[in-house]
Amino acid sequence: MSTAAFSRGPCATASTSASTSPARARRIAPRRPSGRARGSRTRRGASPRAPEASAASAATSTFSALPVLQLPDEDCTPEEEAAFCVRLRDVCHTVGFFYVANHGIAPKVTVDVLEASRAFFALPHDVKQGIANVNSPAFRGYVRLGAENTAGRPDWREQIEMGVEADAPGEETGAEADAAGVDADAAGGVDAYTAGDRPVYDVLVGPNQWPEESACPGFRRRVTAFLDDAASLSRRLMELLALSLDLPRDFFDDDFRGRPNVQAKIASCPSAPEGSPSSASSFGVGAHTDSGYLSLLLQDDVGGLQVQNGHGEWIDAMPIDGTLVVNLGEMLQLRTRGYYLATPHRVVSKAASGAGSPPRLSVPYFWNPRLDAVIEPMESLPETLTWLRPEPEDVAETRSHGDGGNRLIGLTPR
Ligand SMILES: O=C(O)CCC(=O)C(=O)O
Ligand SMILES: [Fe+2]
Repeated sequence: MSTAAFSRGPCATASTSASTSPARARRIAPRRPSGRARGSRTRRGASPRAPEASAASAATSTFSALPVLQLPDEDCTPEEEAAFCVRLRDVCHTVGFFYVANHGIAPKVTVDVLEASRAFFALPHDVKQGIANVNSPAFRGYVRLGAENTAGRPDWREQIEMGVEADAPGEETGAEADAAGVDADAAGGVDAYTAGDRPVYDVLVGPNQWPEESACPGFRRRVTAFLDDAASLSRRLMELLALSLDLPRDFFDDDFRGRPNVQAKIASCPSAPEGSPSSASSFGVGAHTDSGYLSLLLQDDVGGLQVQNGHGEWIDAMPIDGTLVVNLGEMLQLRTRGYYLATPHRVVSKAASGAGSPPRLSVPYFWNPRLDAVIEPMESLPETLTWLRPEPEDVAETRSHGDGGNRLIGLTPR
């Protein structure tokens, strides 16, 4: 399996995209098969999306700016929480993307993680390569510039990939091993996804790679502080998302069982050099939808993120001080029978602004179901939910991936 370069192909699968959740390459059963079976390799973290090919975006409202949602305080009244959920429902049904303010992550934590990241990317190439993700079975660590691609074009960013800090499977002992062990059959498993007596996706469990403390002082501590806070925020948002759908607060708990598949990265998008494949299309990250449940994004003040509305227009999502950007992924779109949207987005590199402009730093954080979850559409939605667009007749319509197309690279002959 190559870990050096992942590609977001021209189309992707329904199940889980190999992107944010490559391991959870289980098939999500639609009510009726769509017959749109096809697929290609997807890079971890996202599903490729041709702008005009997006069924979901065609049904999305024609927003011209992302809404800003003010999270109520933790100790808010039930009425305040309910009012927030009404707004959250509307935004997730029509846009699928928003800024969240009052998110509870202290400004110092966000400033610290960006500062630490800037220091890391300024290190000599050889030092960064010292934690190259090609040396991590769990794909953690540094990914050099241009190694990842979308639809065959290099994404013009270098990045560090991170996840939940854990021992690699087989290296735990006793109760830890019991907890990590997954019975694929009991989980409705698929033989093709087992390697020996463990499911293949177990390779994604493992330790992060960190630079030596002396090379990048405070990096691990500051990044970990942000990741911990992002996890708390994600847990709260999942509860609010459940409430917003008129479901019990803990409705999605079983999809996680306390073992979220977190995939986080710190990305640095420099200006693409003149004449490079990326500068031709001016992209830092090609158009795609995220594959999991929930994505949080911290960005510095450079900008470049764009979100596609229902008219196919690209709307700038410039950073707003004190906020994070939140969007939903395909697994949640599928789970909610297409009621909530996984909206296409991209990052445009600042090539147009000329050489010498600073690299753009961002910290995308993906909160996805446990690796052994099989994500299926809800049988039905609460009757209190109304559709502001035609309800998909076939849940498969909410899928941007074809059957089986997001399997781990190497498992499926292409
Ligand atoms: O860096 C960003 O602003 C967004 C990146 C992104 O969309 C992704 O990694 O899925
Ligand atoms: Fe994304």
